[in-house]
Amino acid sequence: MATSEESRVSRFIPDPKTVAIVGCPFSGGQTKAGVDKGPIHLVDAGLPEQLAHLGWKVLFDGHHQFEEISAANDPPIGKLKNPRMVSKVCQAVAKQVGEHAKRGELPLTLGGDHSLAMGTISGTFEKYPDACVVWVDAHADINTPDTTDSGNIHGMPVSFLLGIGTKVPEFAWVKPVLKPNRIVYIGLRDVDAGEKRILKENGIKAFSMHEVDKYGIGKVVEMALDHVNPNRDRPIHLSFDVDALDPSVAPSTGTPVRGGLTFREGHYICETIYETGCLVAVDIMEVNPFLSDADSVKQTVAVGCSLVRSALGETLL
Ligand SMILES: NC(=[NH2+])NCCC[C@H](N)C(=O)O
Ligand SMILES: [Mn+2]
Ligand SMILES: [Mn+2]
Repeated sequence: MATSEESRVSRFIPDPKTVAIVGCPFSGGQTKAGVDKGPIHLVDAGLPEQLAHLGWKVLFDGHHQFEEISAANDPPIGKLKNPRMVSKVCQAVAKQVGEHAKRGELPLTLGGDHSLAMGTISGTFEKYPDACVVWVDAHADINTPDTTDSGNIHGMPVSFLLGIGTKVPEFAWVKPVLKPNRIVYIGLRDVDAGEKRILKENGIKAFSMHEVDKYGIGKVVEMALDHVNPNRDRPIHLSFDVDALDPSVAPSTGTPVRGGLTFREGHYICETIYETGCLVAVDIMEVNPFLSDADSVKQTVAVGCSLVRSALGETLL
């Protein structure tokens, strides 16, 4: 059925298909302890072996070391919390993701909080300036330093990547690589007033849970891809915040919001993006094993692993 071209994992990833795991034990983009332990749990649950089992060559040489970057001497800039630390960590992540991408590997970044996407997406766009982003999340993470209430930078990475809002010199390395028509959201249901304004003003396409209910996930993913990738020829960066899933599915996360994606809806998104053959990078973010009981942690980590497997080609049949 499939020609050799179609059966390739991705027209952008050469054989042997190689995934490079970038473990990012980092929590500085928000204030709850534990999200820095997410990547360790995902790896300990056997994610590298699971991906090898799917036929991937798996590169993983330990989690990112951030110890040279300290939280000391990092007072807020305006409302931004831990600004220097977040900036330095994301810059390091951008470099690593960029290097993997340039070698033709598929970087899989395990968070850690979602501020890291400032780094991962910057890295992806170094190799693929024509890429698009599918952002799966309960939140838009598009606050600017001007609109943020919390000051948590995990609620802001998209605005930095778009180059909107007051410029913060510490983040000068972040280039406005992302155009408003190259990002699409799925799963939104907790969007701040300032963020709603930004989405409107910039004409950014978003499929909230309302649209998922109305059209069904199949149609929503199709419309989302038609928007950012109409000819299915652009590289796709998938940034998946596990809080997009309903808290009954992924309870161990820092900012859960009820009314989220079902287990299958989350996996369907990943499976469909894989099927495009355009996937070049994946983030799985905001798994926090310190939140909720041991069973919930196990469940959340297992869901994180299975989302990644779906994005990297696991099928039901
Ligand atoms: N990556 C996340 N979980 N982000 C939650 C952001 C929540 C809120 N909008 C804020 O800016 O603080
Ligand atoms: Mn979120
Ligand atoms: Mn997020």
